[in-house]
Amino acid sequence: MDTSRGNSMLKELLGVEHAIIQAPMAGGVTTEELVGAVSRAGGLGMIGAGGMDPEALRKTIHGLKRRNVGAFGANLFVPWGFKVTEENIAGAYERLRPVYDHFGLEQETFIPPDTEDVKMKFDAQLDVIVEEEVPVCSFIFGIPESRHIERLKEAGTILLGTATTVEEAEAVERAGFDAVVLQGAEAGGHRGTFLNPVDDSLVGLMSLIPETADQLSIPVIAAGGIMDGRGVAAAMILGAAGVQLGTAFISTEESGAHPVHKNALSENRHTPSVLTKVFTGRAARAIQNTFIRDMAVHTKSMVDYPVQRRLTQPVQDASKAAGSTEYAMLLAGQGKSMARYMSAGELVRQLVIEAKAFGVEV
Ligand SMILES: Cc1cc2nc3c(=O)[nH]c(=O)nc-3n(C[C@H](O)[C@H](O)[C@H](O)COP(=O)(O)O)c2cc1C
Repeated sequence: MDTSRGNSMLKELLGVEHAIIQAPMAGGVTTEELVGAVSRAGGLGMIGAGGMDPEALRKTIHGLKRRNVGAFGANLFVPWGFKVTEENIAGAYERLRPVYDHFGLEQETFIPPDTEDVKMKFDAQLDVIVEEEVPVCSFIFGIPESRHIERLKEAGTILLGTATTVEEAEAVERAGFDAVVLQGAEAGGHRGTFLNPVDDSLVGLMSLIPETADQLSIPVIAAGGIMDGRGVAAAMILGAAGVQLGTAFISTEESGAHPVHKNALSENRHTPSVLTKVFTGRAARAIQNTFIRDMAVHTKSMVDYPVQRRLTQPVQDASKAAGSTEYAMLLAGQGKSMARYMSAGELVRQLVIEAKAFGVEV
């Protein structure tokens, strides 16, 4: 599909002036203020609802409706299978003991959650999306069951999938989605990979966009390393119908990211962002630090997501509270050092103007 036709089609689908999507970022980054500011500026603000409890999600949606921000969306995590036992947790705690001791933290006892808990939460989140008539819903970590897709379509929700390879993008299209977010290897945060091994999914946007756009008839949205109008224009020239930016919005005024996270983006310019499983048990791109380096030897014995996340959370919080980047999960894409510190609405407006300088309408 040619870029300008794809762009018009996507804008119409999403009900926005510009096909600029603020990536959903779970863990409190995508506040109501951030989502509202992006949508009001003509982009699409997305609630990172994956980890949210359903009533908190409903409250955020009500807040956005009250603010009358226009189109917005929410993002959910497709349930995945995992098994974690109390023994696994004990082993993981043993490996984490030196860092817990370093921060003077106590290790708590708890019953590990299982796949059923994750499924029940997902169902309850979906109920909220349908009941509240959220205009756009995106998914990461796979494709929901067809009954869920049908239910959302009946409710008139626009559906976005996430893919990291051409094969995954084709599966998203076959499942009936309206558009697909292509997550390049550059992307910050967790890999959305669900069909291929993560190592095989590390394709840069330079080739992933055109090779996918050539195969699909639904619009493709490029995500990964896009920080300014140069990146927006390049993605659109390669065949993207729109863009989704995460890291670029972390440093905005309205983002809920901790100041340690915001500052780390541009402070340590020569520190790379790397793929690691040590924080959550699932591969994610984050800024390199002591915790990633020290825990790397345990990667193979890491407990599954989301339990590893729960086990490392107190360490991450303590690191941030101490003003240190060294034990915190600082999710960020490869373009992090180009982060700008401004309001989210201003960032959307800048991206539009900068892309236009290359003759590209977004
Ligand atoms: C802090 C952070 C949290 C993220 N959380 C989510 C999430 O909850 N759901 C999701 O679909 N993608 C999430 N992502 C990935 C983004 O959707 C997107 O693929 C990525 O940000 C694009 O790369 P960039 O960060 O270089 O712009 C997250 C990314 C970051 C940086």
